[in-house]
Amino acid sequence: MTDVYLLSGFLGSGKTSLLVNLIQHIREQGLKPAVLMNEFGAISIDSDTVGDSKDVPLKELLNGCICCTGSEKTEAQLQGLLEEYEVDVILIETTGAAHPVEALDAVYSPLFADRLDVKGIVTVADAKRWIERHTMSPQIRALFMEQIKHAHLLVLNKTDLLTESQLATVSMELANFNENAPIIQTSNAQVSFAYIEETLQKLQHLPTKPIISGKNLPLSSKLIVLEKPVQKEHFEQWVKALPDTVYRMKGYVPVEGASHPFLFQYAYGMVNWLPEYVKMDPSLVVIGEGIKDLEYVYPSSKQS
Ligand SMILES: Nc1nc2c(ncn2[C@@H]2O[C@H](COP(=O)(O)OP(=O)(O)OP(=O)(O)O)[C@@H](O)[C@H]2O)c(=O)[nH]1
Repeated sequence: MTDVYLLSGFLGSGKTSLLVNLIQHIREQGLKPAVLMNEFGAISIDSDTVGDSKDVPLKELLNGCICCTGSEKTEAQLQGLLEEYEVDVILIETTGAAHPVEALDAVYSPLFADRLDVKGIVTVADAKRWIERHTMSPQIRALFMEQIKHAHLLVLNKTDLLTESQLATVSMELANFNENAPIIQTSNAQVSFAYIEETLQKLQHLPTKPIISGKNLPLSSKLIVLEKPVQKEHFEQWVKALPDTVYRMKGYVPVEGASHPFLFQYAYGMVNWLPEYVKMDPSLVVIGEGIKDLEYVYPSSKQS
């Protein structure tokens, strides 16, 4: 299993600074890190920046968009990393404009279920921006807050720009806003990988799929196995009736009359079916909050 850490946080909050620190620490532990990033092509991180001799495998996460094409490509990049390199830890730096759920999307692909061990979302929160969040437009502020809300661990960065009393206030407000995430105060995102590893480990309750099962974590994921073909219309009605807290669904759904399961996508209220030419195992990954008991119930069969 390859460990995966998602680095989230608003534009300019200090994600890259954190990434560079973590790469160095991971190497010092004798482990091989790789990076998936939003904004850059498949280039190696400059070894000067990383502070070591060897380059780190780096792939492009083409966009933070939840649309099918984007996440398909993300899956391909992840697969590429796993196949081309020997990797112990993958750090995914999401774009500052991405919702962390979108980034989780590709990682929770059924393709990687037995290969990736998702450790959690580390969000870098810009302390100064938090104080000034009221100056942001409502939409952008909402994104900034979402990134903080969905964190499993909060790195409260740029503390050097705050007075002590401001820092105390911000820490308290963040702790109230995301009650589950431990907070570490940093300057230049100076936090050790060991700290992050241990802290997230403590939040895990089951040996596999920590986010999926961690009862204190805001986001969870669930795998639904569809044992027999569904009626498309009935299935879509079920999808429409789901609570807003189901953010994302994706997987292979067998449909009555079709020879192979369809690739099924659901995001922000929209569904998308794509025919598959290979017979994939019928399973559906659901990401959301409070979805533990979510099940698809087939219509009761009519008596003849
Ligand atoms: N004063 C101060 N500046 C910081 C701190 N951490 C990072 N910076 C600066 O903030 C800027 C953005 O840092 P990055 O690490 O590139 O942030 P990022 O989140 O990766 O930025 P994007 O990729 O644009 O989203 C850089 O100029 C950093 O030097 C900090 O703790 N204090």
